[in-house]
Amino acid sequence: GKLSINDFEIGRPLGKGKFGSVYLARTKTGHFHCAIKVLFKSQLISGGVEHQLEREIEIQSHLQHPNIIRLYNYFWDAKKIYLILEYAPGGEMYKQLTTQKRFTEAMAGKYMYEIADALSYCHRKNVIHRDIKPENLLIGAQGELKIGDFGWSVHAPSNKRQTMCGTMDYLPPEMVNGNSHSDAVDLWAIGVLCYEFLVGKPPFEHENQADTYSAIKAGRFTYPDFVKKGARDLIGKLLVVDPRRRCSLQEVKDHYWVTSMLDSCRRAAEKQKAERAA
Ligand SMILES: COc1cccc(-c2nc(Nc3cc(C)[nH]n3)cc3ccccc23)c1
Repeated sequence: GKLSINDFEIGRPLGKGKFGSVYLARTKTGHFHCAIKVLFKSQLISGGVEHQLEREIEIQSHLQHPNIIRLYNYFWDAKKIYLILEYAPGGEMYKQLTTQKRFTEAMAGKYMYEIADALSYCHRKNVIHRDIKPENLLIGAQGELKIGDFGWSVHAPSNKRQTMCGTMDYLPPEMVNGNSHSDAVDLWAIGVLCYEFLVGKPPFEHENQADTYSAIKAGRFTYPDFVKKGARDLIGKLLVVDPRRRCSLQEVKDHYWVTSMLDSCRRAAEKQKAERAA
């Protein structure tokens, strides 16, 4: 029969998003864990984002990938809309990054492989995310990256102007210039993401917006000394002003630095498993 909130036991609140809260929950039958995002219709309407939510639901409910949070189902009552989402116990990526200041090369490289795999799956379905940043990423039970929020995704190509309420550090030159954009915006964003994973702050961050904008449009940024050659090579192939010249997601997955970091993560996991078994 029709799914309703009464089919779930609501647990602790996990946190607040922009338009509502997220709760840990489980089904009454089978105790299946999930995360329920509760959105207030009134806030969506006053925020003028109800169509964006419809698009988010339409897109995320059709995506099934190990590095993308599943949207299992949704329903509503008089005042609220409930999204039944996959639960990622590791919590938010940006909290991890804030706590650790910056990630090791091995972690950053593994996360780059995972997000490139998730985005190539999205791009094959003609979905561009458009809002890749640590705040929209979660961490799964095995420490894997999960894209958690499709609030800004659209079907490519698009020239939708959006009112940025979040950071603009991840915006590519073509969006700063208001040109129409393609799935290459996600390539730029994972270049920014890789830099932020390794350095602890994004490459174009400046005191004032004007400096950030001009740095983005010029693709002007520098590396701290500790960023090594392999990572610089990958970032340098993604943070390219001309969207047509950015390397592809497949080239990210095949990049020598990513594959070597992935191998070192796998070896470390094997070693841990062997020690636990010992
Ligand atoms: C603002 O802080 C927020 C907001 C929303 C969720 C969390 C949060 N989420 C999840 N997992 C999730 C969330 C979703 C949609 N699926 N799996 C786990 C956590 C663990 C510790 C703290 C916080 C957590 C935080």
